[in-house]
Amino acid sequence: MLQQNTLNKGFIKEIFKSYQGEGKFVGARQIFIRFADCPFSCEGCDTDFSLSENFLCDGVEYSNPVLPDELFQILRENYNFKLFHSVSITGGEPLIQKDFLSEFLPILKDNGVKVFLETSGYLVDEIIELSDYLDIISVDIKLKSVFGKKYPSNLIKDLKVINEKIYYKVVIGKNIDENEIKTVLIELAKNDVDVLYVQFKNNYFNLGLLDKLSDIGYSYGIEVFFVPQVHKLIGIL
Ligand SMILES: Nc1nc2[nH]cc(C(=O)O)c2c(=O)[nH]1
Ligand code: SF4
Ligand SMILES: [Mg+2]
Repeated sequence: MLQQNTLNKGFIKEIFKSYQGEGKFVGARQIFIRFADCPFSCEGCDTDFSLSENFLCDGVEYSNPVLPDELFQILRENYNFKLFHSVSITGGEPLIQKDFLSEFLPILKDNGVKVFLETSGYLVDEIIELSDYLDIISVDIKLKSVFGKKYPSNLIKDLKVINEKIYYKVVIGKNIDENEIKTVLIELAKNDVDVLYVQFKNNYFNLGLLDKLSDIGYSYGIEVFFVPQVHKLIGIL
């Protein structure tokens, strides 16, 4: 976990430019800031979010931790914001660095940069607290059968107030059970969410499973979009 006395400093894993490979905004050209660390230990996590002394921004080395202003300068030195759709805040779980983000995100907003957040969905209050500074929020609905730990029971209901900024994404695998996915779909429908993005874990694919999920989704009034992890399919960052 992060050290004490560094609340207003950010710990970064890497910064790079690429094209969004998941969910509703596939193909959007983004500057990705991968924040270090995550406390959730999901089963089969495929992301290296380990903390190190230095990090690379498109091949240029910088040292951790950084102040909000310093991180903005790093972005400015390396990128022309006008050439990108948005900045993607990802991790790890970036919301564990909420104090840093509450200073950093307003700087992006003041400079007219659109902000996209990728979050596990485990930290509901933090999403709401930062939502004024977020333009697009990709929220995972973690299934117990896939990640070993279920999404918070208040997630979908509490985020209803910011539904226009959010899209939900569920990662499925061969062990999902029908009731668990039905529960999610009912809760989405109850809270005025009418679209769900679906991807398989670790490039697994099963058309029968996807059809079944789509059948249930549409029967509850939810449009189900299957979007594989495009960046992994084509081998870009
Ligand atoms: N291209 C690309 N798209 C992504 N969408 C979510 C990513 C992530 O690791 O958070 C990711 C990523 O690492 N690369
Ligand atoms: S929340 Fe995301 S980054 Fe953290 S352990 Fe789970 S899958 Fe990995
Ligand atoms: Mg990832």
